[in-house]
Amino acid sequence: MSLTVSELQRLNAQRQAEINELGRQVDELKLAVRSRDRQIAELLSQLDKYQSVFHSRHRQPGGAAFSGGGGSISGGGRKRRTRGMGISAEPQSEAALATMSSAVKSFSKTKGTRDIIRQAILDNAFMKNLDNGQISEIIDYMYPVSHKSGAIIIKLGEVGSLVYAIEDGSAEVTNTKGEKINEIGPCTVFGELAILYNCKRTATVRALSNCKLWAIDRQTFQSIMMKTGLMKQKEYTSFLRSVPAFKDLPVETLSKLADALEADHYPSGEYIIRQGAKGNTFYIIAKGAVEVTRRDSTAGEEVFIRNMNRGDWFGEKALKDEDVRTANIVVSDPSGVDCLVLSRESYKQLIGDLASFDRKYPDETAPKRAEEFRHLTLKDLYIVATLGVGGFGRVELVQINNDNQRSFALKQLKKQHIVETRQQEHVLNERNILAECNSDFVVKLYRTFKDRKYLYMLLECCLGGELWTVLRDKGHFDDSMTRFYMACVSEALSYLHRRGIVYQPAAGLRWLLQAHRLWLRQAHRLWQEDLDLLWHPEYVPPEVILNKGHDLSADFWSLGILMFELLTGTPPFSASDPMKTYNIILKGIDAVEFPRRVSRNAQNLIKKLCRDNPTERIGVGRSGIVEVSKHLWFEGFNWGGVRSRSLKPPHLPQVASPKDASNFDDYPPDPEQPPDDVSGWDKDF
Ligand SMILES: Nc1ncnc2c1ncn2[C@@H]1O[C@H](COP(=O)(O)OP(=O)(O)OP(=O)(O)O)[C@@H](O)[C@H]1O
Ligand SMILES: Nc1nc2c(ncn2[C@@H]2O[C@@H]3COP(=O)(O)O[C@H]3[C@H]2O)c(=O)[nH]1
Ligand SMILES: Nc1nc2c(ncn2[C@@H]2O[C@@H]3COP(=O)(O)O[C@H]3[C@H]2O)c(=O)[nH]1
Repeated sequence: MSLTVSELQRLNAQRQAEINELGRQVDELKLAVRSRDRQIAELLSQLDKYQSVFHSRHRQPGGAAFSGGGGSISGGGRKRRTRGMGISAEPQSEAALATMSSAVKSFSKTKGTRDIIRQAILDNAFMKNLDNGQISEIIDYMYPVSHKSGAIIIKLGEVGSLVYAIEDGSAEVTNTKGEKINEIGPCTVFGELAILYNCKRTATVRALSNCKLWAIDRQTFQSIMMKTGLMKQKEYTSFLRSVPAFKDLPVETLSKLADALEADHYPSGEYIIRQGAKGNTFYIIAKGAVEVTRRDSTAGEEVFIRNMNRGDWFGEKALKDEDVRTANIVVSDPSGVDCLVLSRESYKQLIGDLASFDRKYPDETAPKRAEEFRHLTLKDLYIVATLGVGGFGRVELVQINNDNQRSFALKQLKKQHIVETRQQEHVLNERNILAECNSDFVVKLYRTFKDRKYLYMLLECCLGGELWTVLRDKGHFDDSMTRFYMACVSEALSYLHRRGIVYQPAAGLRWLLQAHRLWLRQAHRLWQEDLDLLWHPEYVPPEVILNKGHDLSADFWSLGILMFELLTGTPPFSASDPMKTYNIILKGIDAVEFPRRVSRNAQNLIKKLCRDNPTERIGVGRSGIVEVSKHLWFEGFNWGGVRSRSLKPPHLPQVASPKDASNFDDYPPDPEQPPDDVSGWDKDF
């Protein structure tokens, strides 16, 4: 058989593409191996540390390592409290506590130095569970120490008296056999084991270069460590009793609050909260003052709003109706500010429902939204073009008379058609959800109207067109482009899920592009019966096909389908008719052959999202969508850039003006007039 030149060229090009792809896969694997190697080294060192402490405990029957509270010394979030942490059993007397304040002078340090030490502590498995107040205090009391290259800083088997943090330089750690077990550099704590667990030094530490260190002595360190439990309870309860916002709360709530609060110190000029960032914490000012500032999205300039002092609280907005911080909080006190900080969960349990903490600010968007359009009537709107035709009617691009700068989408729904398809509740739901949502990733609803024939929704307009149009033109997206859209969708889902809303996953690719970002078109609150009417067959999770009911985990299935579709151009399960599609879906994702261009990591994530068993899907756990964002496929991805909208999107739709509907198809006018419906079911719309 002979091949023509052009066939040979084609074959050649194909081979070359395969070689390139394999090369890319090799690079990816090399990277993964390197990162594993690092992980292994870290884990080995950790293991050695645990073993050292454990052995020393057995060698020293009198030693009380791991005593005190019986809690674990490992793991946990960076802010977990220290009460349970096993520290050495030196006398926990008031007298011991008292000596520390006067005994050691605090050395001034630059913010940079403080940050390095703080990070070093947070990176240390044995110390990261200290609370912020304790960490700040340890930093306060550390003093400078330097060692020349080659010097022995710590000698194995000796009694230790200092805990160190490295600001500059590096050191090697060796064991009893003189073998090197670790090398440590800047931003590391060492020498903590002998002090924390009251044992002899478990290793030798020798400077490999000139080292600039910070040290704290055993007694001061231990005194700070002991400032936990009861002392804190008493101190915090009496503080809360002294401030108006809290003094009338039931004793039980105060005591629970005191238990859940953590102290933190912020230096002058620091932004405790940044507008637009995600927030999970609530703050009470214990000492010092802050300034509230806000950037108006149009002006872009940061404007002073108010001062807040001792007893004031802030940060509730991001935990309530908003998802992100609505203002900046900047430390204005020259000597910094001390705050007591509450996590989202504790806030919800203890304060969330109290009316006295439901403050309204003049800048709030939702009321402002309603306010601005309150007097608008349908007659004030004129139609520029048609954007699309949906199940219940047309969506028009409209402008408000005399305002050429903005445009909106006006969604019209034929009332009679809603009744015929028994979607009344669904439509009312959609309205309520959209009105409640205030996220950059969900289309905003500004106003609703109704007349005898139609319901109307005045929506934020997304002139970039639909995502699937872009996909259709490009065939498929590469990893980086897909990552961007997956991140936008994940952000939207995370916003909705926190409010108990399931995105109508059926909508599949019906995501709209606004200027240069992605918006979820609409969302539906979790309701059971009628959803199956609304699914796109390709996106239906198996539990819906099998009529087993579904919940938020359905969205993770759909997210996996979306990822596959973006990467390959077609959904993983698709056939000529829905029944056939359902049959393929029930065979599961493992039966799907992935095109080669889908990388190993991408495949892995898709398979984790599309597990048959909803409870096994990545993202359904307690940490929610964060679990997805931590998957290797997203490694190094700039999530902050997506959230703050500073990341340049991979596709920038052309939109010339607020009137430009060129990213949408043309729709002929619809001459048909639906009949009137004045039965009144829509009175709340
Ligand atoms: N806010 C908007 N901005 C720009 N275009 C929009 C907007 N909302 C809808 N469209 C366009 O109009 C089309 C129809 O929208 P509509 O919401 O009626 O669709 P649908 O998917 O059938 O929803 P439903 O099931 O509620 O009828 C969309 O596919 C989209 O192209
Ligand atoms: N045992 C042990 N100590 C290590 C390791 N890496 C760093 N170190 C530090 O070396 C220090 C020696 O003194 P400590 O036992 O007080 O605390 C020890 C740790 O802080 C390691 O892999 N094993
Ligand atoms: N949006 C807004 N927030 C304010 C104002 N005054 C104080 N704040 C607090 O600033 C905080 C910023 O973070 P959050 O949005 O979580 O919660 C906000 C409020 O607690 C104000 O006038 N407007």
